[in-house]
Amino acid sequence: MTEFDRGALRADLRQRRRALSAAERVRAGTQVGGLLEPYWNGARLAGYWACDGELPLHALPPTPPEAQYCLPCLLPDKRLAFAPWRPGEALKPNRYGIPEPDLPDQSLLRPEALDVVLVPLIGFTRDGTRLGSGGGYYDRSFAFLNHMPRPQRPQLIGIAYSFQELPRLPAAPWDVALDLIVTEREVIRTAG
Ligand SMILES: Nc1nc2c(c(=O)[nH]1)N(C=O)[C@@H](CNc1ccc(C(=O)N[C@@H](CCC(=O)O)C(=O)O)cc1)CN2
Ligand SMILES: Nc1ncnc2c1ncn2[C@@H]1O[C@H](COP(=O)(O)OP(=O)(O)OP(=O)(O)O)[C@@H](O)[C@H]1O
Repeated sequence: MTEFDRGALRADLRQRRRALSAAERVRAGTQVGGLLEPYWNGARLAGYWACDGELPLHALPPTPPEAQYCLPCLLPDKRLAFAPWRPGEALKPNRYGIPEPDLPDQSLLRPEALDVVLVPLIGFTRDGTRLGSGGGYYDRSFAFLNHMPRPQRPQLIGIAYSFQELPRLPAAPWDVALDLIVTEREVIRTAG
């Protein structure tokens, strides 16, 4: 698949995601929250701030009292760092307009420090291949997993609407496979 095809596919899937009604999005978020229950454990758990029709995380299982909930922050080298965040704490928009915690760099966690990461998807296949936002942020940040046998910490859990499933998606050499995909309908254990 050429870069152009990937771009066109991404644009089409983004458009379809935006076309969902608010009620459909909220229902999907509620269902995904329930399905995540058995997997939402560990000391450091990362979600995302849903934008642009992404599957909302309003119904996540409660974060255990001793655990930290984190949100992704963009670093200048196009990697992600993760900021512990609680409702009410300050946020500022990043270059894409997505809210990020407003924390000094030394308070950010490295991807290696996380136990579970919810990865927002634009498209996916059942074997755990992912089409993301196109910036390569998650791939760059979790590239270390490609040198390790799976299962490995952190566990990468892709979050998507079931309509985002594709019959095939050629893996790019830099793609980092997902361990699990959760949609409003099911939990998919990937081949990886
Ligand atoms: N909620 C959320 N937070 C996230 C991500 C995400 O996908 N969702 N990211 C996941 O990496 C990182 C931000 N990366 C992003 C990369 C590109 C665009 C984006 O909107 N790009 C183009 C459209 C590109 C296209 O359609 O081909 C734009 O600016 O309009 C947004 C976020 C970190 N935080
Ligand atoms: N590990 C890496 N090292 C260097 N560049 C990378 C790496 N991973 C991805 N990239 C670059 O990032 C660009 C975008 O990659 P891709 O189209 O796979 O994004 P994506 O996986 O959809 O996005 P995201 O990871 O942000 O969700 C590619 O052109 C690629 O060159």
